[in-house]
Amino acid sequence: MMLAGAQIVDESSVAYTSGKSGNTGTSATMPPEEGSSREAQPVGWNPASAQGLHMVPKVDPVDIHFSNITCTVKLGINKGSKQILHGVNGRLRPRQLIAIMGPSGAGKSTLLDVLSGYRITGVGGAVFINGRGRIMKRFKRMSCYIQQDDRLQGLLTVGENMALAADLKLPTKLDKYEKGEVIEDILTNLGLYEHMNTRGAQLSGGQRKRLSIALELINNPLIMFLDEPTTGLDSSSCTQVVQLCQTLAHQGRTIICTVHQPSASLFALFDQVYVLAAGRCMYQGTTKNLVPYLQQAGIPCPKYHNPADYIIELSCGEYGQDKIDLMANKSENGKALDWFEDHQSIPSMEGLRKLVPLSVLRDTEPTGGDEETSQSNQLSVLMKRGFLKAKRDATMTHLRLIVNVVVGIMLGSLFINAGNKGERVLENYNLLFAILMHHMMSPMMLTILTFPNEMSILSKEHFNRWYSLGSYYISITIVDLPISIVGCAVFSVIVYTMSSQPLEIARFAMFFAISLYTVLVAQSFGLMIGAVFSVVNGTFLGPTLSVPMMMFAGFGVTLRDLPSYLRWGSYISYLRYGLEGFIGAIYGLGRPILDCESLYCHYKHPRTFLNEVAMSPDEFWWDVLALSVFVVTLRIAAFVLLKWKLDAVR
Ligand SMILES: Nc1ncnc2c1ncn2[C@@H]1O[C@H](COP(=O)(O)OP(=O)(O)OP(=O)(O)O)[C@@H](O)[C@H]1O
Repeated sequence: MMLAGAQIVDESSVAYTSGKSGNTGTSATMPPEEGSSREAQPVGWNPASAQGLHMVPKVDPVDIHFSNITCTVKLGINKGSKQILHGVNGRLRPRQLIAIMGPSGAGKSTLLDVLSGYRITGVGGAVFINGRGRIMKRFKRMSCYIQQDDRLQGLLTVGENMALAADLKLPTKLDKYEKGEVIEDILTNLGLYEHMNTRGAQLSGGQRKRLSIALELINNPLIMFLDEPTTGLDSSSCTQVVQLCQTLAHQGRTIICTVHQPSASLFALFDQVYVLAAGRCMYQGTTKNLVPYLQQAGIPCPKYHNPADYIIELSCGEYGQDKIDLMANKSENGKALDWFEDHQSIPSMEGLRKLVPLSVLRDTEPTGGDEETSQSNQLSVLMKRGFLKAKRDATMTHLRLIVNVVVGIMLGSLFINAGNKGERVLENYNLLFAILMHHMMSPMMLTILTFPNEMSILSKEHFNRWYSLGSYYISITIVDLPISIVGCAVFSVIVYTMSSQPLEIARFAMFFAISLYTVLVAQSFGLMIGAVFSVVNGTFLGPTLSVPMMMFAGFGVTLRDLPSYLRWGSYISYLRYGLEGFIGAIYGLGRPILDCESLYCHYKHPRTFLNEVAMSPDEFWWDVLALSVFVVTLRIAAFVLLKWKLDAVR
C-alpha cells in the first residue's frame, strides 16, 4: 500500500519519498522521482485508453432540466442593472459530456454558476432534477464545481493534496487503506500517479487541471461542472482533459464544461453542445446534429469549416443580428429538444418523476450537516494541513521568523543598553513604540498580502462541501498561534536583552504578553481586511487605517494633552493599550531609581517619566483585558466578514 489518507501528513510514516517536498520516508513501491515535473505530460498517459475509474457512481445518473433562467447583476449605485441571461432553457442529459459554448461575454460562466448553484443573487427561473424542483442540499451532495483558475494547495504534493481531500471528503469509517485505494485508482486513471510527489505549484497546467478534477472525484460526484477546463492548455493537454471528461461522463456522470472555441477534433469529443449568444440559446443538441441544424435553419456551415467556429462566428453577429435572432427562435431559447439523439424518447418531466418515485428519494434523504465528515474531523485534518503548509511556507513562516530575528537585532543594536540608563529613558520610550510598530505592521501586512489567495481556495473547497467555515477559521487561528508565539518570543528575547531592559522574569513576561497580544490584534485586523479586499486595496487600506491607531496611542501627543473631543480615539486604539502595557512592564512594578552617569538626570526617578507621558504603571491588567477584547472582537468580526464575503460573491 502506497498511500493512505492519514499517513500522508505524518511525514515520518509517509510511504514514499519526495525530493522536493521534504518527505523523508522511503519505500520499495515509491513512484519514479521526477527530474522536473514541468517538462512533460506523463509519457504514455492516454486518457482514451484509461480503463475508467473502478469507482463508478453508485446511483443512477440524473436528468437536469432548466427553465426560464434569468440572471441580472447590479452595476452599482445609480448605474442600474444588466441582464446577463435572458430566460434560457435547456436539458442536460445523463451520461453526457456537455459543452456550453459561445463568444466571450455570452454568459457561459454565468450559466454554469447558476446551474451549479454557485450563483444565487439576481437569479430567476428553475432547475429540475429528475423532473422535480432542485433541493440545493441534495444537489450539492451529488455535484461539484471546478472553477477556471486551479485553486490548489501549491505547497502540498499531489499525494498530500489527495490524501487530505480524502480525509475530508470520504466517510471517517473508511480506513487509510480503503482511502488509499480510492486515491490510487483516481491518480492512475488521471495519469498523475507518477507525479505523486510533485508539489501542486510545480505541476504543469494540464496536470494542475487534472489534479483539480482528481480532488473532486474523491467523493464520486454524479454531476461535475467545469469552467473552461481547456483554457491555457496546449492542444494535447486540452485533448487529454476533454477525453478524460468524456470517459468519466460515459461511466455514469453528467459533465458540463464551458469551452471557448474548440478545434474540430476537440468539439467532436463532446456528446452535447449548448450554444449561447448574449444570454440567449442558439443551439442545443448533439454535436453531430449541429451541421444539419444550421442547414435546416438556412445558414449552412461552409464546406471545410469547423462547425464550432462557424456557430461562434454566427453568435458573435459576424453574419448579422438577424442570424442570432433566427437561431434563438429556432432553438426556442433552449426549449426545443429536436436536435438531441433519439429525441422522441426523451422522457417528459412527468415521465421522469415516475421513473424516480419519491420513495427512492426518501432512502437517499441527506441527513446531518452539509459536509461529509464531522466538525472535529474537519478541524483535525485542516490543522494537519495547516501545520504541514506552515512548515514549508517560505513567506508566512520562514520569512516571518527571519524578519523577527533581523529586526530584533537591528532595533537592539540601535538602542543598545538604552533600557537601564536614566539619561536614555526617552530613547527607550522610542524603542518601545518602534517595537509596537513592528508587531503591528509585519503580521498585518503579511496577512493582507497572503490571505486573498487563501480565500479563493477556501471559496472553492467550502462550496464543494469539504469543510465548514467554522472549522476552517478555528484551524487557521490555532495553526498560526505557535508561529506567532515563537516569532514574538525570539524577537522579544533579542531586543529585550540587547537593549538591557530590567532582567526580571515578571517584567519580561509582561513585555512578551503585550507583544504577543499586539501581534494577535494586528493579525486579526489584517484578516478582516484580507477577507474583504483585494491585495491592492488591502495594501493601501491596512497602513492607512493604522495611522489613527498610532495618533491615538499617546506617543506623539500624550493622552493628557489629547483634545477632549478626540479622547475617544485613545480608547479604540489598541496601540495605546500596547504602549501603556510596555511602560507598565518596564517602568512600573515600583522600579527603583535608574542608573545615571551625568550630574543632572531628569528621569532618574521612573515616576517623573510616567508623569510626563501621562501613563499609569498600574493599568497593566486593564491593558491586557482591553487587548483581549480587541483580539476576540476583531476575530469575530473577521469571521463575520469572511462569511459575508463568501456569500456576497455568489
Ligand atoms: N458581477 C457582474 N457585474 C457586471 N457584469 C457582469 C458581472 N458578471 C458578469 N458580467 C457580465 O456578463 C457578461 C457575461 O459574463 P460571463 O463571464 O458569463 O461570460 P462568458 O461567456 O463566460 O465570457 P468568457 O468566455 O469571456 O469568460 C459579460 O459581459 C460580463 O462582463
